[in-house]
Amino acid sequence: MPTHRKQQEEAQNQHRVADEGEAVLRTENVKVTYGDTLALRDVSMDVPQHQITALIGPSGCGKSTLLRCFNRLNDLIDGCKVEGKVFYRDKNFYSSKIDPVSVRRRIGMVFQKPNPFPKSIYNNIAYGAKVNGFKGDMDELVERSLQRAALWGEVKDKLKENGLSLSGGQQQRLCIARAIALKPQVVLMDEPCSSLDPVSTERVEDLIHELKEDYTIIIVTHNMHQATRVSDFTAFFNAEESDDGSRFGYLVEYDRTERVFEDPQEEATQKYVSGKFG
Ligand SMILES: Nc1ncnc2c1ncn2[C@@H]1O[C@H](COP(=O)(O)OP(=O)(O)OP(=O)(O)O)[C@@H](O)[C@H]1O
Repeated sequence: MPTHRKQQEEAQNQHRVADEGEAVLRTENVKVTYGDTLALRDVSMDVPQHQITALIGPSGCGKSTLLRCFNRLNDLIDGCKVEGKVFYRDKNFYSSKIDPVSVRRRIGMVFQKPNPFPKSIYNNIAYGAKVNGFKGDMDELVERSLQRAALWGEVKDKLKENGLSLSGGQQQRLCIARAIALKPQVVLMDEPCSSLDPVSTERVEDLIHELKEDYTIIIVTHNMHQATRVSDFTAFFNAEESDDGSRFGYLVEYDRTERVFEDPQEEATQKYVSGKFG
């Protein structure tokens, strides 16, 4: 076996699981292909409850692909096949008995570009709640969700205005409010600050910290400073060339964030976090 392949396999076995906290999500040998092309190989990791886990690594190493495995969003991509197991608590939610829509209700998602509905601020929250059968006090739900997303003070007097009239940072907090209104267990965030200015980024990062009391958060980020600022655990992925010349991602190291950044166990991690590649 070539040395790099052996090192890669050893790394997968030694560093794949963070060893603290109860796991709310767990992957076992997850492999993802798009058509005939392997995108991600053998990912086994536990995601601890009420912690923030960052997924980092160079472009194309499969961070967003893995994130989409956590709420079965890959099901919606033609030709995408997920093998292995993804457990939510003790249920393999890739089992044929599980309804992907119910998975997405428990696992909320916030995307790179804020994508509010072209509806009023109020209805951005109320619409999803209604569709999901919410029967309680809607005004209270809207207020509570906006408060939780640290946006209420800025929008309480203009709830009838279109969500798209807000600034980018406010729109992203509106999308977070919309995601948490459905009371998910986990919130997935795919580079949620990449289109925001530094002030809005700071507000969203503060919000992510506050939300961890109630939610488990997984965040994909290109920004290593952001990973160190917001996350408790960090999973570093790398990309490798396969025999046919295409590139696939794999998990190199997964540990407490301080350890990954200050005392990485793998050479590839050390090079990446010190900015030598990626
Ligand atoms: N919808 C898709 N169809 C086909 N291939 C895809 C699709 N989405 C991703 N891929 C491929 O899967 C691999 C992993 O991509 P992915 O976007 O998950 O990586 P990433 O680490 O999130 O990258 P980036 O940091 O650039 O966003 C890449 O080779 C990419 O080209």
